[in-house]
Amino acid sequence: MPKVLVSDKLSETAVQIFRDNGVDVDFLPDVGKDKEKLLEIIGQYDGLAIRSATKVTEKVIAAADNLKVVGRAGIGVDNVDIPQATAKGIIVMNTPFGNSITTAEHAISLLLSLARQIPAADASTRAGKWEKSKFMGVEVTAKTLGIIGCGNIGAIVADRAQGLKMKVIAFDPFLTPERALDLGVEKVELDELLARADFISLHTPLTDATRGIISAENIAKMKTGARLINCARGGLVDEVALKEALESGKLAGAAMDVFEVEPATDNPLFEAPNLIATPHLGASTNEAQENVALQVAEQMSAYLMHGAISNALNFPSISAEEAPRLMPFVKLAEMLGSFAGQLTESGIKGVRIEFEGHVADLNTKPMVSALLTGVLKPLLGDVNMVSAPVLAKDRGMHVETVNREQQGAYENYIRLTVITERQERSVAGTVFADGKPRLIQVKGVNMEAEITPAMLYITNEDKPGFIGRLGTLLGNEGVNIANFNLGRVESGGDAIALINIDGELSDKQLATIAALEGVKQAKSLKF
Ligand SMILES: NC(=O)C1=CN([C@@H]2O[C@H](COP(=O)(O)OP(=O)(O)OC[C@H]3O[C@@H](n4cnc5c(N)ncnc54)[C@H](O)[C@@H]3O)[C@@H](O)[C@H]2O)C=CC1
Ligand SMILES: O=C(O)CCC(=O)C(=O)O
Repeated sequence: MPKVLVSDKLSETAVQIFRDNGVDVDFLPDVGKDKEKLLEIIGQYDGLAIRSATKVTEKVIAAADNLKVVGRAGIGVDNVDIPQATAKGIIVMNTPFGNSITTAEHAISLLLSLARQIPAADASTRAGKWEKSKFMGVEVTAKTLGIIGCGNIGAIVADRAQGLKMKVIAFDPFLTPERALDLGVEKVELDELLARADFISLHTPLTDATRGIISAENIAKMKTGARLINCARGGLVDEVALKEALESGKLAGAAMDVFEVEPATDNPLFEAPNLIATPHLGASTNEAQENVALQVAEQMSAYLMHGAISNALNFPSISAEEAPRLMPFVKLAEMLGSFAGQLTESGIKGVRIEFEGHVADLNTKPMVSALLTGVLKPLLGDVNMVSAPVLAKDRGMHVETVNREQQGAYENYIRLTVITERQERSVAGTVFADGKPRLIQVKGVNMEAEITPAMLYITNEDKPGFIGRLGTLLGNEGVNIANFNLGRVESGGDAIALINIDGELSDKQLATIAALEGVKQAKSLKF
């Protein structure tokens, strides 16, 4: 039974869902904050369910010997080292919509709180002062809201702000003009947004491109008296520059839900005037927490129990229905890749993958990942289905896929062509009704071979007596033949022998076979 650790404060709904799905679960919501304890116990778990307190660092991943999936009950995954997880074959998934409305509502709450200085007015009134003239506010009607990052949350903020009769402008390089039109927002460049907005609300992920987007330089470009809201990530704002802008009056106010270092207990911003601070409350409503807990537990269980993948940041989706149908083809793809990878001795420039027949109708992305895993493993060793596409891209390998739905001689087949500096070599396979993958073509030569853990691949001259000599030699070497598969282009030309053997060949045995008269190439293959 797979075992999951919940290391942050998730709704206990998640625990029940894991159990209902047959997944064992330890609910230890304080472990995420205890780095040493997490390192000590993470090796026991197949899954890790987190919010933002747990930092899934390179060290944690290195210690996570059994980990298959990290599930973020929320949106931002900047607390997970995704490249390291990917390299180790760990799926990282999030719940991209479960807390969007709640977070957008928090941004709007902060916007109105800033406009009317509600937290400060509340504290003053309860302190017995009646400072009516001190808390003169601003109307938001007809004011301009600048949204930086107009994705799920930004779009909801835009909608709610329009309900408040604000004019909404947005900076988001990935926002299409059609979507902007749909949302009723004006798409502008960053400098224009900074210059025009009365309120600015941040809704981008934290990436290299967005880190420090609210810098001293960009604050200088804002309207004097503008107000800033950050319900996205602390790293987006230069906190020292913001403090100075609040002190100088350049900005009339700022509301921060998120901070560069969290938990933020003594942030310098706390001394700045006109600052509203909340402790990363954006997603903190019962509704949002139920949504994300339920979703993350369902998604992680579906992966651990059935291989179904949804909302993964480092792997294509596979639904629970298609997972069993895909598996034999994923297996075939990995074997074809491995077969070709073991036979390739020079640098691979690219691969062409042809899917023909029924298989072309299926979700072929996981097959591509499996195939690349097979190709790269003999060359790189530490490769898995999650990391293979990234490694192929990093190495400048061109990956071309062709899907043809019409059937040929086989109901379905996959053909892989490996393109190197010197040549193109192809290998094709199919899955028969028994669910077992078979090789059906090697370098244009037709044959029908099962793929077993140990195989001997031989190219030879098609001459009488060769098979007898080879059989005798293998017998003399004590190598038991489980199956002998032969194919040739034409009589007397080049031939291929693919021999399923029991046990592996030693280097000495392989050298003896390679020296046999008529052998052009001999390779020991392992699957
Ligand atoms: N305070 C809180 O509790 C919460 C905070 N968040 C944060 O909010 C962020 C946004 O969430 P969603 O809207 O769901 O994400 P999303 O992915 O739907 O939207 C992000 C938008 O930012 C845009 N973007 C990316 N790079 C950009 C750049 N350099 N400049 C301008 N725009 C850029 C993207 O095109 C996208 O439209 C999350 O990444 C997360 O960090 C999310 C939930 C709760
Ligand atoms: O889990 C939380 O409270 C924070 C949510 C968040 O920041 C996110 O979903 O990106």
